[in-house]
Amino acid sequence: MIRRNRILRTSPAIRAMVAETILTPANFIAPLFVVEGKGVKEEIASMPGYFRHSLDGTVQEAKELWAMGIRSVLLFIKCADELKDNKGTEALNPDGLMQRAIKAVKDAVPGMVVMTDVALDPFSIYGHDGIVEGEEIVNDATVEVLAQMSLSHAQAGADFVAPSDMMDGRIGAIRDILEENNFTKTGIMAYSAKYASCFYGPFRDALDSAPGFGDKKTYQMDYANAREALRETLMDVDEGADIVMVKPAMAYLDIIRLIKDSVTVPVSAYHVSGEYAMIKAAAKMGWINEEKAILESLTSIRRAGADLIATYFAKDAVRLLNQ
Ligand SMILES: NCc1[nH]cc(CCC(=O)O)c1CC(=O)O
Ligand SMILES: [Mg+2]
Repeated sequence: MIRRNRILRTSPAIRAMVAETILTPANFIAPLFVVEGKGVKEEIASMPGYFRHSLDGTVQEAKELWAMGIRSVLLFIKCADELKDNKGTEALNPDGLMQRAIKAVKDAVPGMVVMTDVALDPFSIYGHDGIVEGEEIVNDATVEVLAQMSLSHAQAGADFVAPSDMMDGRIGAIRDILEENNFTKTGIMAYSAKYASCFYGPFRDALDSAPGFGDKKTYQMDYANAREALRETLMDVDEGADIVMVKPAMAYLDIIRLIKDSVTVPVSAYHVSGEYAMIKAAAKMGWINEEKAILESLTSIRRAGADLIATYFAKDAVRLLNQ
C-alpha cells in the first residue's frame, strides 16, 4: 500500500477543499484606540499603519469594519494626564471618553459587538492595572473599581466587558454587579491567561500607559507556566466568563491548545501589539513578506484552537482573504 500524501496538495483547488483551518471576518475582533478631539488621527510610532482616532474617526472605522464583515471591536481609550489618579476615578465617569465611545459606536453601527477594555492602567498615574499602595498593586480594592467600571460600560451600552487586569476574583465580582443591576445580556470576555510579556510594549506607547515603577509580574502570569493558565481559566469560567482569552498569541500557541481542550466556552487569543510590530518591522526591512506573514500567523492561532482573534491585522486579513 502506497500512500501518496502529496495528492492532497496537488492544486490550489484540492488544498482549499481539504484545508482544516479557515479564517473568516467574524473570527476577528478589531482593537480601536480612541482619543479626545475632532478629526484626530495619530499614527502610533511603534505600530506603523495603526492609529489613534477621535470619536468621529472611531465611528468611521467601525462602519468600515462592519462593511468588511468584521463583527466586533475592542475599545481602548487614551486618558488625558490630568484626569489620571491612583483609583481610576475617570474610568467611572458616565460621560468619560470610553462611555462616549461605546455610545457613538453603538449608535452608528447597532449590530456591532462592542467590547471594552476594563483595567485601570490607562487611568492610573502609575500605569498599573490596579490601585497602588506603597509598592503593591492591591487586589480587592481594585476588583471593586473594576466591577463599577464594568457596570458603567454596560450602562453606556457595551455588549461585552473585557477585563484585562488579572486581579483575582474580578470575573465573579463583575458578574455579580451586572446581575444586581439587571444587565443580564452583558457578556464577559475574560483575559484569563494573560502573561507578563514584553510584547505589549507598543500598546503602552499607544495609550501612554507604561508602568511608572516596577513591572506587572505580581499580577500577570509568568511565561514559564502552563498549568497555571489552566487554573486561571477554569476559575474564570466558574465565575461566569462567557469567553476566555489567552494573551499574547504566537508565543503561547500551546496554551491556546491546552485551554481549547479543557473548556467548552469560546476561546479567544490576542495577537498583541508587539506581534504586530515585529511583522511590520521585518516586512519594512524586506526580510519577510508581510501579507504571507499575516495569514500564516492568524491561521496558526486559529489552528491552535482560538475561536476568535483580537488583532491589529483584522482589516488587512479580510482584504487578503477576499483576494
Ligand atoms: N490592561 C492593559 C492592557 N490591555 C491590553 C494590553 C496589551 C495589548 C497589546 O499589546 O496589543 C494591555 C497592556 C498591558 O497589560 O500592559
Ligand atoms: Mg484569574
